[in-house]
Amino acid sequence: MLTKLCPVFMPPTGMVIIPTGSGTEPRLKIEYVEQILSNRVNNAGEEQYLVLWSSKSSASFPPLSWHNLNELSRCLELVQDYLEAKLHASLSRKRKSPDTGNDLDGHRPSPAERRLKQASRSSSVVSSSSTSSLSPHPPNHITHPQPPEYKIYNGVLTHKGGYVVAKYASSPDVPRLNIRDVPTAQMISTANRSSTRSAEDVIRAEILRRLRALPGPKIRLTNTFDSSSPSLRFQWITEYVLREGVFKADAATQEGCLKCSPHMGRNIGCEYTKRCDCLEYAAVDENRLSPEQKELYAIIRAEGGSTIGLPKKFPYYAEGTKEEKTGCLVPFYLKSRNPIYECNDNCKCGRYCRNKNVQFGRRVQLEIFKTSSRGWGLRCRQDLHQGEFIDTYRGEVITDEEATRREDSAGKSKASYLYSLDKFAESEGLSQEDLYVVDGEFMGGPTKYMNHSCEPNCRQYTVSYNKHDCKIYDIAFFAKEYIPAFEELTFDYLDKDDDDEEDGAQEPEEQPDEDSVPCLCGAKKCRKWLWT
Ligand SMILES: C[S@@+](CC[C@H](N)C(=O)[O-])C[C@H]1O[C@@H](n2cnc3c(N)ncnc32)[C@H](O)[C@@H]1O
Repeated sequence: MLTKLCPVFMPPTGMVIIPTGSGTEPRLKIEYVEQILSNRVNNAGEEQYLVLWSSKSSASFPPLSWHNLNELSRCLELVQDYLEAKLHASLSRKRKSPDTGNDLDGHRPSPAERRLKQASRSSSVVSSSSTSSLSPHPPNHITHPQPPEYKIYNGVLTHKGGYVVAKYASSPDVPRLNIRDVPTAQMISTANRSSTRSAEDVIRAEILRRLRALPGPKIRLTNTFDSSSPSLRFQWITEYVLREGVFKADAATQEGCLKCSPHMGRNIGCEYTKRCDCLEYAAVDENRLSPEQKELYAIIRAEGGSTIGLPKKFPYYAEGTKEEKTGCLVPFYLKSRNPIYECNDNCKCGRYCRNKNVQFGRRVQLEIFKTSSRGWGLRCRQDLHQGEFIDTYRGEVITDEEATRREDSAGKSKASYLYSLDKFAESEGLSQEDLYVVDGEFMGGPTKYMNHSCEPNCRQYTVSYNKHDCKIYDIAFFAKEYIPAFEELTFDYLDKDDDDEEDGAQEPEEQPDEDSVPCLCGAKKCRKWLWT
């Protein structure tokens, strides 16, 4: 069987040796690579990966070649896909249900994983039967002939414009290998014995490089469970990326507070909340209302109308309060979930206005870490005070129609990264189709990794810089309570209020539908299923 899989052992004369020592080593262009199919450590001790080249010339015998990590430095995403598939294949082999053949965690294997699993099963059959046909314990002195260490099958390698290129070739001295048989049993058994450590290190170093490029305190990455890293396909961004059909009012048209100034007493900007235009829609400070204002406010609440002229509550504690409170959300906002209207660049209140916070970005040290059962999670390396701002949720802003399309095409797991910007839907009479959705799956920031808890320690708040734009605003996470360093940061994906449960709302114990995901938050009041 082994010889059928690797039919012709001929010297690899069809191979073009890529010159080395000429400065930079030529690289492979990701556009020309279909997939990585196997790994080995070559005779020189170098970690190598088997590349399946995209080929129009031959469907059954496309070029396949082995490359080191330097050559693959532009294809690391594909190396990561291969390592992930290999990890899943070995995990699901260990965890396979005997009755159904399905993985116990419900994970549907990708074509690459299926190929790896199938091949690894046939590899174990081949090796056990061939061993038993020889002798149960082969004597130590029997040495098996080592197959030649080919560099390429079904083609030749050359380089063009600094890139390695493979071309289909069918000459008799080119080793042939049908793609149907790849990875061969021998490749699988070699791959299972060969280290992938260098690739894992290179991928991790690349993720760390990208994290270092983000503004704000350094973001760490910790994985004590396995050798995986977050996806290299994820693009780290600090601002929303607006997609087709999404419109945001130009920042220059944002209305600023023009009656305020930076130096109105304590140098904290908009101190006179009655006259600050940005605070027009902010929460009214009922404790400061005169009897007449109380009457007026009761009418406004019943019939609608502007609250301009009434004293407002600032969302954040000002500088000069206790150090651990400065900049934190005040209890009223923390509890009420009122939208926060921060001052903007068109305001006259200056940089140090106490009504500016989220817009300056993250200031806490975050760590992305691998959890035991819920993929990656997020925690803070420092204690967080109650009401302290953590970070915003970032991603592509797409239309509701596009979100539905993405959701339908990706299945159940996809919904988890979609965040609807629906805070003002009811008050502004926006229909579902009018709403925008933030998709943090492919682009975003570290908050992408925040997991759900039915008893969360963080909460999401609406932060607006343009009171007239109800469709695009920031989603900002704040600590709901004091959070000691290294405790996982979680929020409620359904954004339920604490009182909801106290009202006695019955949560389903039964699986709501077949796509429901069990909640593993471990909280006492766990609702058992995500998104219920
Ligand atoms: C926004 S992501 C959170 C980051 C995710 N853990 C990761 O590794 O990318 C949401 C996904 O995380 C997992 N998850 C989050 N919270 C969970 C929980 N309480 N129980 C089970 N899975 C959870 C689910 O797979 C969910 O679809």
